[in-house]
Amino acid sequence: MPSTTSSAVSERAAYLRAAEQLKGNAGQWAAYESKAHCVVLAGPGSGKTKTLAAKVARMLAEDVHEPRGLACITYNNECARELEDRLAALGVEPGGRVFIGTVHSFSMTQIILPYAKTAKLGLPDNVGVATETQRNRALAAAYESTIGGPGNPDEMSFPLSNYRRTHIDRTAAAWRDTSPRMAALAEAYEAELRAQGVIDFDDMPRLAFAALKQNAWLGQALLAKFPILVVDEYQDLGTALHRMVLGLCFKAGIRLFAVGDLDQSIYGFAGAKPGLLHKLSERDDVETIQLKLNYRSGTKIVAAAQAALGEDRNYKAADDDTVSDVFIERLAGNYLAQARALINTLLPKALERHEDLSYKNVAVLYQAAWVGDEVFAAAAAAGIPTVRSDKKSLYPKTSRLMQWLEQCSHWCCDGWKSGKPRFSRLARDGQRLFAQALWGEAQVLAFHRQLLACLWERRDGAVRLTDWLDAVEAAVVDPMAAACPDLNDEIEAFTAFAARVSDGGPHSGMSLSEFAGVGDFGDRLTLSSLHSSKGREFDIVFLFGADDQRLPAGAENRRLFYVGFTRAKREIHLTHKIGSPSPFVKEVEAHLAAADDD
Ligand SMILES: Nc1ncnc2c1ncn2[C@@H]1O[C@H](COP(=O)(O)OP(=O)(O)OP(=O)(O)O)[C@@H](O)[C@H]1O
Repeated sequence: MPSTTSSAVSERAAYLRAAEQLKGNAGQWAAYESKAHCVVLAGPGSGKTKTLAAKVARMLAEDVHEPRGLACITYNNECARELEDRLAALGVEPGGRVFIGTVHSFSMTQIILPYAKTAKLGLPDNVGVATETQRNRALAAAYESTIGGPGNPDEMSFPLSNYRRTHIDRTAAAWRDTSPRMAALAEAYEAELRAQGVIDFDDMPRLAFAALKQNAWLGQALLAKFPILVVDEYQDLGTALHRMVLGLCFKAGIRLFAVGDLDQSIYGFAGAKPGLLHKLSERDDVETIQLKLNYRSGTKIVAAAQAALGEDRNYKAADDDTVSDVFIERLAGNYLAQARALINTLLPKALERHEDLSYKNVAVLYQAAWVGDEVFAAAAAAGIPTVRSDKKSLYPKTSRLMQWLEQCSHWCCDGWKSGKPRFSRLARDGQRLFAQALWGEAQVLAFHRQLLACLWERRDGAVRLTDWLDAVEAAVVDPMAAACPDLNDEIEAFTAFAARVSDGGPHSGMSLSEFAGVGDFGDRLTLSSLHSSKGREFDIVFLFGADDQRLPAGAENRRLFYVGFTRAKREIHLTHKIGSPSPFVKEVEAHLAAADDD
């Protein structure tokens, strides 16, 4: 059909145009031209994600032919959304041929749900994802039956999760030998979950790995569907994915394209090991490419970031002329007093220096959500709108359901006019989200109609959020929920959020435009934990509370500090209580003093 041909041509043109930008950078170009297993190891702002997006579009157009496709695994649902947006700009839409999502969702949707029975995983029929309530109940029962006595089962939650993530292979002696007590607790906990017909997040990659290990044909089945596997943020994806990659790519024959940065590995506590990426890059059958230019930050920030890292990686700013600055701010008093100084003095001064910037270009990053509470209080007192990305955010930012609802809210607040987002995208994303409930053409059509009718009626940012949520819940979420057990925990999070914004809840009175962050709410200061700032960029960054209490010496703390530091394009401010800077702040200060002397 002529329309298909012309759209194929424009898609081709889009990625070829993107490729033009990579030509000036030899490393990016080499990655774009790679023909076999390829690993890109590169620092912050070096264009890893940009290169990956262009390469994905090219491989789909040139290397893989329909109906085969490509799977792209990223760190979390926010990263997946970012990648989807970048790919959409290159004419690539996720769907049947293209998987984009987390390790968990890859494990669940591509391995566990379709193959649980044939791979003999011993799971209940219609297995669902455990909600927090189910997890807590299972842990309490398992604790009682294995450890018993006085004590708090909640305290075992983290070590249990860590043990299960570290010991992926249950057939290895280490599973039981390392800690017989933890192995017994884990097995009892999992049995309790199974009795409720559910698995939890730690189960997903482990079960997928077990399925692949026990069934060689499964690797071949995945190869038939996805001859290429793309991995973003490899350093943070943990042992289970690494073991899956070894099997799928180096045994079953799937081609690998992975990007990552050892220095930005900040999920050691969750089982990630930067060494795995290093090992991968040292293989003879893998082409390893390094990128040295930083397109995000100015020269002064790039140089100081390497001092923050304690290593000279020979990174340079792509544009030598970009003016940037590094400030060390000594503040008095407790965190609330320090936050007031930041909000009332440092922030206005910084914005005065850059007339083209406003709150939306600025982020305040901190190590713990309770520190963020103090910044939030100071900003609220000053009447500055904020958006939070940490454990205290209004709803889990990584929830796919909540992200989709956010998109729907954008459509209702003028998006329907501007095409940002387009309804077709909402419909397609909703279809993927509720895939388990939508298995026939008639159902898909009915879902699209129902969604359009519900949103069309409510195209008004002034609508009360609670009324909008009630309507969307009744028209769309509720009818789908029962048939989508893999959304159990997301629906629990949605219900909790709806209660918070309902009449009498702590956030009652919110409007739809406030939820969507548009109109009067479009210019908000970002408050984020250092962990959640990963992959993002802001013109001005305040790294708040960089003191020896919150960021003491240690390799993982250093990398966390480095990740926060490298989010900044034009100004980075390191704030700490007078007299107690973090050791990393002292190193940056020494670097700045030495640079001044030169
Ligand atoms: N070749 C290039 N030409 C122009 N701009 C580029 C180029 N490569 C990257 N950029 C820009 O640099 C910025 C950082 O790119 P990107 O987000 O892909 O980096 P990254 O390596 O994934 O960063 P991080 O690891 O810190 O998340 C983006 O604004 C991107 O558009």
